[in-house]
Amino acid sequence: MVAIDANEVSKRYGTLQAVDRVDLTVEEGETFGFLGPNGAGKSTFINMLLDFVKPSHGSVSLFGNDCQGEGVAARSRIGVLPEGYSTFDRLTGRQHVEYAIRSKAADDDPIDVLDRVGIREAADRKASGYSKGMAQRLVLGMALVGEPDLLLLDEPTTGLDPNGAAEIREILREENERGATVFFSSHILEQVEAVCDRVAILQDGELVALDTIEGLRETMGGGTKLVITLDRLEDGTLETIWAVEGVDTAVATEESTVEITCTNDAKMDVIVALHEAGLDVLNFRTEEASLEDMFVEYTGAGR
Ligand SMILES: Nc1ncnc2c1ncn2[C@@H]1O[C@H](COP(=O)(O)OP(=O)(O)OP(=O)(O)O)[C@@H](O)[C@H]1O
Repeated sequence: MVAIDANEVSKRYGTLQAVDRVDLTVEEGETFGFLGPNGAGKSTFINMLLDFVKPSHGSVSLFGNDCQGEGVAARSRIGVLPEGYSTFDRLTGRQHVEYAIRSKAADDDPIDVLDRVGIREAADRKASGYSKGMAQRLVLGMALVGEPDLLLLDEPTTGLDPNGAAEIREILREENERGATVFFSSHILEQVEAVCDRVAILQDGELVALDTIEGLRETMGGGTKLVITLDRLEDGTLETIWAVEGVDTAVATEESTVEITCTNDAKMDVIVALHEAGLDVLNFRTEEASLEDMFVEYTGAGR
């Protein structure tokens, strides 16, 4: 069954096209990463799924229920971490989770939930005294209540230190193993690469890529990255590389080192072109492209 179905969905704010005809399906059981730079439209898309925002055009549904027309049914099976959530300052962590348990008619043990998200010690403290990371963990805990079929999480690791982010990724993995579909947005690429089956990349409201990480690598001409160290970098060196057919991006990473994403065939041509330009290639190696490289390629940030 399809968990999330977006059908040519758009959202316009005045003259700004925040989401532009996005067509997307997420199958039940997938872990799906929703990527894009700041302002790309990720939260707007998620807010349409939650019916916080109405589409200007097109439709979105969850498990076959239209998010606007059949919003209550659509949301009954999901756990949510929305953007800009707020906690109730006067309630403790435990009371927040108890509230989630009551409203979902679930039977979780609140302390087990808090333990899972790493804030058991703070169970009886008021949320007003929680740090941003603790509040984030609390809201994630509330989303986990009742074993939802779909977790819809807007930037779930914001405000967490690297260990905290790794713990959350582990929870997402466990939830997916339990059978939940996991859909989360992020602009932290490693987070997505580590756990997702498929990713979508959104830019200026438009879907610019939708594939498995492997698939994205293949689209990128074998998905390798060439790292070249030269004797020197001159004005015009990057332009020399860009001019080679099959080169997607070339970025100077440090003094005299350039990282290039290109087709396999282009690798030798790049080295030849640099040699012809009078530069000495001191060293070169190839690496598998990371999601970060692909993100740069798809969003055009490398040129
Ligand atoms: N209520 C609103 N009224 C007007 N413009 C809005 C509104 N909400 C969002 N926007 C604009 O829509 C665009 C998309 O914003 P959105 O928050 O969806 O992006 P995002 O990808 O979630 O970004 P970030 O990673 O920074 O959270 C932005 O240009 C934003 O300024």
